[in-house]
Amino acid sequence: MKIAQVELYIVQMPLKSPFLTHLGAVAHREGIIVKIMDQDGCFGLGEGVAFSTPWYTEETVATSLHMITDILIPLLKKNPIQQPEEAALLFKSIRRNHMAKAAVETALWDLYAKQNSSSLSALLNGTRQVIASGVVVATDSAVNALKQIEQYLEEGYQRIKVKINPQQDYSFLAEIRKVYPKLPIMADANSAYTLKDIERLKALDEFNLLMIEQPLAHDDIIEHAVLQKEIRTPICLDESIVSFDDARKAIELGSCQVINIKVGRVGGLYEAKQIHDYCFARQIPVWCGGMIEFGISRAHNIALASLPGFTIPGDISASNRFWEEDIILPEVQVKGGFIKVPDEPGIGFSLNEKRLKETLLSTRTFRF
Ligand SMILES: O=C(O)CCC(=O)c1ccccc1C(=O)O
Ligand SMILES: [Mg+2]
Repeated sequence: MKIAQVELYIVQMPLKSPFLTHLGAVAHREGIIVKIMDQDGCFGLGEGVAFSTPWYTEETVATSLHMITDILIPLLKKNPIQQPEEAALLFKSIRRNHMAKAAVETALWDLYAKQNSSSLSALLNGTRQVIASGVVVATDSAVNALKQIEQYLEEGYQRIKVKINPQQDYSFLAEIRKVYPKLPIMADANSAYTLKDIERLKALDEFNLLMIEQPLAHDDIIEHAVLQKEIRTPICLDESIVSFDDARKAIELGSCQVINIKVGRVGGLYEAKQIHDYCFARQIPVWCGGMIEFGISRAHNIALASLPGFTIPGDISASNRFWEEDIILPEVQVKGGFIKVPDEPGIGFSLNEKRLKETLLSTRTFRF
């Protein structure tokens, strides 16, 4: 792929309103934009989705920068690659640090697609021209949740996800169901429960949720299998699935009936596609998760979600869900509940240089 130069842009942007979960609030988003250029000036873009602190996974912006700068870029310098798959395999010699790996690997996919005049969706064997869009309501009261849901439904979103925890579950969901008896709703617990809460969780079956996401520990697949036998609501795993092997084992154990695939969490598009292909062959539905991300990661998610196994609307919302102005052009738009999959080369979005400048904290350049 003849890499000539890698540039990193560390950016920061305020959210339109804080994103609240039982693990804390996200009010500002820091991120890493990766630009990988070849000798002809063609370039690919990726985004590091680790947060500033390790509340969702162990990675942070600082650990990602260390990994990219001191480990992954030197590996790529030493081992020239012909295809992005080779980078994914090369990075397996390094343990974990999936979001750092994905930031670089996804930029290589975009570059490779552009070098071959293919859209990223086509390169991944995507089959959809549009993808169904869902949105997350992350707030601390039913009143606020209902206000947001009303607005998002007006904007066309097809499915709503709410955040739950033992302080905000049964009566919270009952109030929402009272207003929207038929709405496709899923609930994400981000590991707020233990098996001691089994009766609490059983009680949620009456709300006919599409699924409950990650009710138990972030690293568990054993107790989720126990819980799934006790509740009717399908369990979806997010945090627990950080690799293809995790997905395979969770499905074999009966720990979940659905998987939320996040490119960053699993280390890149290669691994994400492996999980998709395995689930698709077994008719296990998957959907694409979100990371309160900027437009570059959103663009990679759109390409991934164009694969045929992504049968449930994901957490891929419009740029204006979180941002006054995104760092890509055009911005991601939801029309009639769908997002168009671009057919231009690569991710099909370009950097909004003006917005990048406004949000830039620092840059780093590496010549090959
Ligand atoms: O809309 C989004 O970007 C995703 C929202 C979301 O639920 C989330 C956001 C940040 C970290 C973890 C999660 C999650 O899916 O658990
Ligand atoms: Mg989740």
